[in-house]
Amino acid sequence: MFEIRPTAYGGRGCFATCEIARGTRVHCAPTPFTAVIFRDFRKEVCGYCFAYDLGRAWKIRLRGTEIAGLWFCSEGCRERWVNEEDPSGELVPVLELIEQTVALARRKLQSSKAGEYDEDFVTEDFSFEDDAIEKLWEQVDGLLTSNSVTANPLRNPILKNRILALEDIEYDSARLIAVAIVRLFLETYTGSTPPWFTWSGFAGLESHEKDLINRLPALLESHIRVYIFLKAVMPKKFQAFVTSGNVRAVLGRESANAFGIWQLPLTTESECLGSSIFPSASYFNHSCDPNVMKTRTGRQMHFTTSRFVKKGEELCISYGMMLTMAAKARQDLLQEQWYFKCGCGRCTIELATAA
Ligand SMILES: C[S@@+](CC[C@H](N)C(=O)[O-])C[C@H]1O[C@@H](n2cnc3c(N)ncnc32)[C@H](O)[C@@H]1O
Repeated sequence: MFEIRPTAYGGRGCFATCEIARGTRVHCAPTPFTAVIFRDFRKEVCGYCFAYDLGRAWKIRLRGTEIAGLWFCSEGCRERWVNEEDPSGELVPVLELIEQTVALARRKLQSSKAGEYDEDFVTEDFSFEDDAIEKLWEQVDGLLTSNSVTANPLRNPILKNRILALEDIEYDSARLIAVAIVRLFLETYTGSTPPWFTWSGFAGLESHEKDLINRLPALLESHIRVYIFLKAVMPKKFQAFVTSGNVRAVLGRESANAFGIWQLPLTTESECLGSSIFPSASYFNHSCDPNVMKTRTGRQMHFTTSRFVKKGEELCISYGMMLTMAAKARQDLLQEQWYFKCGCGRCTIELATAA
């Protein structure tokens, strides 16, 4: 019904290969390649269907005691998660290790001043020009290869305080990356990966790493901490995939392609409960006059035309709630939150008229 090809204004986009009637479902993305429920919400958001009941904590856990950081709204959702999201059983032990380390780190933090460290990688005079970011990552890799990090990271003096200093949002990033790395491991060694879980599909997406770091330089230090944490906690068999390149790939692609997991029904008051990446749905560009509506049903994302679409017309969604704003405000918001200058037809006309 549509093909992916270059646009004149913003990378690739989805173009109708035939006339499409209003109300047609043009795409369904069955499950995220990787997703994370934000730490504040995870007891209240079902780990499978993302149901959220105004802050009520779900009671069903993966096993008798909760150590994987997952809660479910029903036994059925727990079963579906186990069967569909982790049939190999490789993911759960990784999530458990992350959670155990977080719990240990939090206990250590309470009992000492650990977690503060004197020297940042990104010093005050750090210049973000040329290949400084690449060099810095090489330096981090050098440090990690010269230290044995897998034994017990919390005993390693260079790494310990960086791990203890991780904030909630960084643990969330670590979980998002860990899931992606387990997918990559399984794709490499079993080869029987469903299409929505392939790393190659994910790696083809656009990355906004540089834009993100240029706007928020402190994130570079944060990304490095997340990498060190993962290098330290991921079991040995995954280590070959815990590379700075892969960690940066996930963080950079999340910034350009993530779909927020929003409380439903979606209103201006809805909470953002988590973040998810659906590679097959990541080629829809934004338009301030969209012809496709995205809706979430459980873990699935559906894309449905909101009006008749001509053959050859681009299929676009709206990335956020900004359609009633003036052109300048929309442009600023998209630049600020999604790091691009909107080149959609509506903005082009409205900005030209305003000039
Ligand atoms: C989810 S991706 C969409 C697919 C992307 N065009 C690609 O080639 O991978 C989002 C990125 O597409 C580009 N993009 C999407 N909508 C755009 C728009 N209205 N104007 C300019 N660039 C846009 C931006 O670079 C944005 O970060």
